[in-house]
Amino acid sequence: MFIESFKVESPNVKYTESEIHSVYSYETTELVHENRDGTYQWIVKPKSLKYDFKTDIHVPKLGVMLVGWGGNNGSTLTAGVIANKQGISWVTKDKVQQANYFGSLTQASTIRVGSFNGEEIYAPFKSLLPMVNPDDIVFGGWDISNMNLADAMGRARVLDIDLQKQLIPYMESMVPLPGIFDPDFIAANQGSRANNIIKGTKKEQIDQIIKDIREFKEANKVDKVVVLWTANTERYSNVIVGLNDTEENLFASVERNEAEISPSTLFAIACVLENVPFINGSPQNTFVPGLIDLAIRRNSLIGGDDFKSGQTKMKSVLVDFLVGAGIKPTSIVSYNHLGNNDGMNLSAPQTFRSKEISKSNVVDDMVASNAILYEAGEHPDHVVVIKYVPYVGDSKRAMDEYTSEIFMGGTNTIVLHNTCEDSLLAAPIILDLVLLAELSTRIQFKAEAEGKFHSFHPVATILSYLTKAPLVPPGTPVVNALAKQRAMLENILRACIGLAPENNMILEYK
Ligand SMILES: NC(=O)c1ccc[n+]([C@@H]2O[C@H](COP(=O)([O-])OP(=O)(O)OC[C@H]3O[C@@H](n4cnc5c(N)ncnc54)[C@H](O)[C@@H]3O)[C@@H](O)[C@H]2O)c1
Ligand SMILES: O=P([O-])([O-])O[C@@H]1[C@@H](O)[C@H](O)[C@@H](O)[C@H](O)[C@@H]1O
Repeated sequence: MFIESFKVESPNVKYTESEIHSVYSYETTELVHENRDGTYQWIVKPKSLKYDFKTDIHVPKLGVMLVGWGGNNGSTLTAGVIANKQGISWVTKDKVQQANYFGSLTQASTIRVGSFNGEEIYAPFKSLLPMVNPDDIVFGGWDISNMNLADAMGRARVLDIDLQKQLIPYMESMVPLPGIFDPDFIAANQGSRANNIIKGTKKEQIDQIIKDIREFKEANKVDKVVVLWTANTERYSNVIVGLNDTEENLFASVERNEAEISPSTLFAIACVLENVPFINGSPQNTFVPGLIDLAIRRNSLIGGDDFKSGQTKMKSVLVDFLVGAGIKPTSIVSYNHLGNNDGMNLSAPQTFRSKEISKSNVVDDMVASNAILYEAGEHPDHVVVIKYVPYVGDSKRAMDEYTSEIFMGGTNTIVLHNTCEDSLLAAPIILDLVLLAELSTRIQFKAEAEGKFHSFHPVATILSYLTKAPLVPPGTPVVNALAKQRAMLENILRACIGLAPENNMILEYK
């Protein structure tokens, strides 16, 4: 059964006019490796830690500024939110289609809240905590192409024509602000669209981005802004001692107008200085060590990298299933071709390499979790191929082959064909990223031993379900298995309202 909303009644949860306060018992374990009776043993000690969570329930008027606003993802997301807000429907060759938010975890998935009279009860994921209603978001952003969003939607060739026609009046006045164009970081084939550029030194460009954010916030009377990079994939920046390895060196490099500081890192610097959450939806290493230092010191949210939308999302499920079942993937070959501008940009070796890295590392945690299957340092053969085929446009064709060793020397081979409508998969993920980033900045918590409440670590691991290469605080584990990532996110939000993690035991029926 489905319920639209619920309220938790517990001695550990208090709702006030301004916040939800929950006292949460975090059940974990402590491991020790000790000499017991002459032999070393691993001892596992269950442990309960008390945490206090406080969530500000004032939902702000949110501005979302997209870098690459005029791209396929940016124009498709903007169009989709307008269509939902206006209740637009449109005629396709099959039916009259209503706008929806399918593919969004926050808007179209549910959570189990319990059972009632023997029936499982589910509620909307977004009912866990007060979140921004996507219909209320004010969009803006930057693009190196000055095309207005209505024309950009047409250029993207993602949405049905009858829908596009209805959206033109809402989008034709939306014009991206000039972006930071540096041909050294993206494919040469992107130069032809670069007619909307911020001139000046890197320092002047940062100052302009900060000015743009302030003016956008003022002009639209938004309470908060989140900035998200959905611009082209850049090549990796070289991380060099003395250039970008520390906050001080990064700023000194900007002052010297060092060529190796990328546009995406410049945007990230501007956002951190303005204490505006910055999320990287592409695979490049925007967050060089000096930028991470800066974000941590200023406690300004950064998150990424690279939306997990289709082929890789499937991989983070399939490999988790195989390894979790004691089956040993030994060869993973992921091929895809696509014909959108992203694909054209990725046809350059240096930008492809950024994507190859993020698409290849996604199985590392699952492989490392099973030493029965894999020797130390052993991992499956893993190949990623991306080809640019203009004709298919945004409708990316992904083909995968997973070969695994099974019982008694047997071999299992799984072959997948997955037509990922890239932007229709990515747009709802962008929505979730900005909504969850905003929500996470309204959550404060403290452990029993801590004196005062604090925010999550500014490196927003909480967003990892939505990214291929989750950015994590230095020295902390990277988890890519999709089910674990979703459970982590849901269970943290459940803790904020005093609900235990969903343990799926349903002992009531055992
Ligand atoms: N399923 C997906 O679509 C998916 C999944 C994961 C990651 N991504 C990443 O998301 C990004 C956007 O994908 P897309 O399909 O919308 O690509 P796109 O090429 O259609 O859009 C990118 C936009 O960014 C603009 N741009 C490029 N450099 C810029 C800069 N420095 N400043 C401002 N604007 C700039 C371009 O003019 C273009 O309009 C790509 O990096 C892609 O790799 C996409
Ligand atoms: O998310 P996913 O489907 O694994 O990966 C996709 C790549 O296969 C595709 O080539 C690229 O254009 C998209 O940006 C996206 O990164």
